[in-house]
Amino acid sequence: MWNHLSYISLALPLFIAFPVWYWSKKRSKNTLSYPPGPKAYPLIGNLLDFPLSVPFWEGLASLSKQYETDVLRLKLPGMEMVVLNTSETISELLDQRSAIYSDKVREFRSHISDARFSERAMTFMPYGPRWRMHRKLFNDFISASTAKDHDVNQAKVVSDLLINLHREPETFREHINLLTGSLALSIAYGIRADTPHNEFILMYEKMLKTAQEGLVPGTFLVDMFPFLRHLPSWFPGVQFHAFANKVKTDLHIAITRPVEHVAEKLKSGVDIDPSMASTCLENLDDLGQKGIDIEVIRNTLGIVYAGRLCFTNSTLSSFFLAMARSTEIMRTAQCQLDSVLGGARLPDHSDIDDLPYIVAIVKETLRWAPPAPIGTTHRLMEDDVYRGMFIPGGATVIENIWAVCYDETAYPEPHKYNPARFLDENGRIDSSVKDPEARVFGSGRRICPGRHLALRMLYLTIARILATFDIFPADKDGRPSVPEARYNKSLLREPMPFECVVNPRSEQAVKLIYDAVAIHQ
Ligand code: HEM
Repeated sequence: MWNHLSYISLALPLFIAFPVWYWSKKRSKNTLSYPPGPKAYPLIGNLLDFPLSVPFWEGLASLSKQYETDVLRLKLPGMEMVVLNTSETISELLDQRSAIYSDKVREFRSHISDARFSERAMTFMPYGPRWRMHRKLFNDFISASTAKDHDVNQAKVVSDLLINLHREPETFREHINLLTGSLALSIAYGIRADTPHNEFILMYEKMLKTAQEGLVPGTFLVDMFPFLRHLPSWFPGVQFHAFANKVKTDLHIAITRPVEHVAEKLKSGVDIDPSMASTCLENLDDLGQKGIDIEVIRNTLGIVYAGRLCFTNSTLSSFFLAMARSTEIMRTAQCQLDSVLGGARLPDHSDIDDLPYIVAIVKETLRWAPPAPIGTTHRLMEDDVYRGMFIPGGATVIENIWAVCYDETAYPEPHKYNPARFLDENGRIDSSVKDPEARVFGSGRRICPGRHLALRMLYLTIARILATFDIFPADKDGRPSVPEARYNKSLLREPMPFECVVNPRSEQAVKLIYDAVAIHQ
């Protein structure tokens, strides 16, 4: 029988234990040391250690090596920064402790925070109910289980790509841009764009081009000295205000106009292709009851365009670059394609299990050229202790995806493009090799929700290009001029312009290309 004394005897230890536990935790945090890193100076912190001459992620990886740590600490004026350099640390913190590592750093790139991207673009949104609403709406249309729903759209845009490559092979990068742009527009708005001059493509491109320019670390002084944001816009070094205003206006137009376009079509009763926009607009009342308003809809559809541009484009461009640098790898892939398809048809999603070399090419391209080398920075929501190191709440947490992809213990000779590293002696995918797909799409609760769609798109596009085209280095004075693997330094990393020759493999290949287009007419 429970009486007062029993309750007191149970509660007393808790009364004593809780403060003791709390204070010991607090004290131990105070006495714990921060992760290793270069000495920070008053006012400027580690500003002088900041790697600007080499790509940012490579500089961070070298600093980590220098300080013999996979968790590196850097201090900037007003900012604590922690860099995670191995798959293990990223997994232990961003995946396993995702409840406190899922917020985003809104101030990291000042033009982005000034343009109020964090209210519109899911990627930069604070962790919380509003972000969850966007993510849920996105997942209703694009997720592991729904990615297949877009296969027909994908096959159509890939057919257009093959025709464009046949007609104007030199401008292959414009065709890639159109491929991913028109896929995004068709999924989000049911809009078919068969030219790069499509008004909606132009609108989005304009906005993203400007936003991307500001993503090169060091572009704006204010990123290093956050106090500059409070100075008037005429003050030297504060030009980012004007830049941000431009991005903000372009962003508003890009996400609003296509939704208005679909709404007008629905209202006038014209037949339109079903899309995320049409489904949402037709179910506005139901969505409204779940708190999903027109702003959430516009933002979520807009991120479909932005996500594909930033990353899938880069990977496909890197694929062309890699093929132009290695005819042998291209021929090995084509041999496998020919043995499965006999040159009689184009490869499909359903062939993927029989095409491990294509799967390996997708993995190696993502590893060799990770399009988002430091992902998008996370923000730690409360103090944390990891392997005896203290990480303060509010810290900016960087997942150095590039360092993981270039870890020579996992990937010997990491600078070499070598899809065979993912295959076993029977030519099947070797599950003992670390899969870069597990890291290049980010981590934890903020992991890329477009990854399933992106991977299906990459498999199909790469398989169909290799089945129908040869990609060779450009010819300079009668000699092959192998393109250098040169990349921009932007946080959305892509190859610098390069030339290559794109030729149809045979008459039969050309026939397959045009037959496929006829199917989608
Ligand atoms: C090769 C292709 C792609 C790569 C490498 C990639 C990579 C990434 C990375 C690294 C992040 C940040 C994750 C983190 O914070 O830890 C991300 C976020 C995101 N990606 Fe992708 N992505 C790709 C394609 C796409 C596509 C095709 C879409 C849209 C259809 C998309 C939509 C998004 C969205 C909406 C987020 C924000 C998620 C959130 O904050 O909750 N991505 N992606």
